[in-house]
Amino acid sequence: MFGRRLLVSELRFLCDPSWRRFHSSIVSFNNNSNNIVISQLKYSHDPSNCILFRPVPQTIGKSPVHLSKRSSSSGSSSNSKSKNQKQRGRQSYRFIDQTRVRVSGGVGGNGSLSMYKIGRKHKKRPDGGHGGNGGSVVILADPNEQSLKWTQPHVIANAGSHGGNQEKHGRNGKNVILRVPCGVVVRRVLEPDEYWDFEKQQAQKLVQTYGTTSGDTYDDALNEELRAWQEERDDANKPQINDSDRRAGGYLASNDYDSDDEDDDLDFNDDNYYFNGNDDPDEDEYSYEHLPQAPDLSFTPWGEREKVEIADLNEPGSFIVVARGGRGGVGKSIFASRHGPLPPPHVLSQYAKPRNGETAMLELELKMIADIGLVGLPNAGKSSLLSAVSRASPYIAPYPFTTLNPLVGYIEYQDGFRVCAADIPGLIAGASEGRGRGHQFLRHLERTKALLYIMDAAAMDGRDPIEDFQTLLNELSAYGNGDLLNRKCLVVANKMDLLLKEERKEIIGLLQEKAVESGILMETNVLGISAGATGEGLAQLTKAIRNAVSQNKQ
Ligand SMILES: Nc1nc2c(ncn2[C@@H]2O[C@H](COP(=O)(O)OP(=O)(O)OP(=O)(O)O)[C@@H](O)[C@H]2O)c(=O)[nH]1
Ligand SMILES: [Mg+2]
Repeated sequence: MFGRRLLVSELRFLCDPSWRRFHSSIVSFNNNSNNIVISQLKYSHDPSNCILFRPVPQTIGKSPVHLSKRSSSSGSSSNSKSKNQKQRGRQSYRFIDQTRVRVSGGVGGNGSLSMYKIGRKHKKRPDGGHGGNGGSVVILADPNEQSLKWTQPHVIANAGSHGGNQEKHGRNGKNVILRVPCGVVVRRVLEPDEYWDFEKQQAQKLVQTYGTTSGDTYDDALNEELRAWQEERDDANKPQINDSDRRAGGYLASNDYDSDDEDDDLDFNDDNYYFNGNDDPDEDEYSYEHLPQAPDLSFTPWGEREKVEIADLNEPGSFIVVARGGRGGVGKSIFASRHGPLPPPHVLSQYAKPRNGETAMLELELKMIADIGLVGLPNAGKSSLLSAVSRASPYIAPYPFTTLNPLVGYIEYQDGFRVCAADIPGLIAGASEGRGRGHQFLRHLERTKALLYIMDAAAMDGRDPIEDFQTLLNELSAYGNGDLLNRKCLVVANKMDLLLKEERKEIIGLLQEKAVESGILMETNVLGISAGATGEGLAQLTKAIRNAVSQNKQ
């Protein structure tokens, strides 16, 4: 197209109503013919009357049409780029559809061990508040998000604050909400010593199942200790509390076992008051042989670890709590209304300790949720089509692999009906085996309801459109279980404006034959369109897209 006289059809192409598409066309044009500066472009609905640009000999002040990085080399300043254009630039926009992140809930706050001294007597009343709970990490599906973008590899929620005296409870830590696009699959990567409990829907430590004392959870050990202490206490001379004492706060008038008081009834420094966890005489003889062998806890690379799918966030607003915050420590005031003595100091301090938040390693994969996916070889005109039928503004240029990341746009109908269309980067032969990042692109087609095969009928890159169609069918059938071929589809021949009437008929006929032969579920016959130039056939195509999608929506 460049370095020679422009054909009428190409000029029409320049006069496309979409301002953004102007941009790419003009940039290419400028590259090859520096002596022409396009200063004014007018759009005419009448294709025969659309050669309305004029060269300007001199430009003063701002250059007239300079829109992209490539045109800046021919004189434009980078300041003239709008923010929107910068975002569209391939360098600045990072699309991430697969990522790993470690998440941790916040640690709880300490429980307070404060004692309130009553008057001048040696009486005290526990008044320590509880520590606040740590914040949790939540993953939320947000339709406004496009990509999985993280600022940090380890996301940690806020810690809870500590409890204080006078029963002041600590504040809970703030939750961290990670916003992700709809259609994200969350997988939990298990540690080598973990397994997934499907009943409880949480990861469990393998060592717990071996019944070893080291495998007991913190809570179990603590409860055991407290239970032992309560038994001891019940056996000892239980302090008698009369009704008036109870009304006064229960513990208030009863004995105080603070270690400062020498005349306490119970002496917790006495060994009898400590729980001896190993008091079962038969324990040494107990055999662990019937239990499975302990797992190999040596380092396993992330990629080889077991992964469990824990959520599929495909609805806007759906969320999952991936790491719960740790519980805050228990303040001493909890014992204020209890009758009888306080638990021994070591039990109290254990209670006051907060728990750590959960930690999980996650793998997130974005599978776009679009109603229809545009599939084609590079330069077929997928982005041009998306930009012509929706408000999306993909990068369009006459070289292969212009689009490197999938992009969605909404086709809006007059009655408010919307179809979400995804522009998938160009596929090449061998894509189903991962060639040209084929796996990553085909993944985004998995959830589409219908497919739109688009071929470059004008063979601008020297490829045969029928062969292109065959390549697409081969790759889609070879991907996964071949399910992609079993959904509703449309077959479209693009760039019709560059063909003569007879050529158009011939190519559409051949594509139709191929489509029927392959047995794909076509919504209508093969359609000829001109997405990037005259816009012919687009009205018919959008109707067909609606039909194909709405049939699959029930
Ligand atoms: N003449 C003509 N050119 C078109 C038409 N549609 C697209 N083009 C041109 O074809 C070239 C490639 O268009 P794109 O929309 O970027 O193609 P693509 O399929 O998105 O390409 P990749 O992103 O590389 O896979 C651009 O230069 C477009 O201007 C059309 O209907 N007629
Ligand atoms: Mg493209």
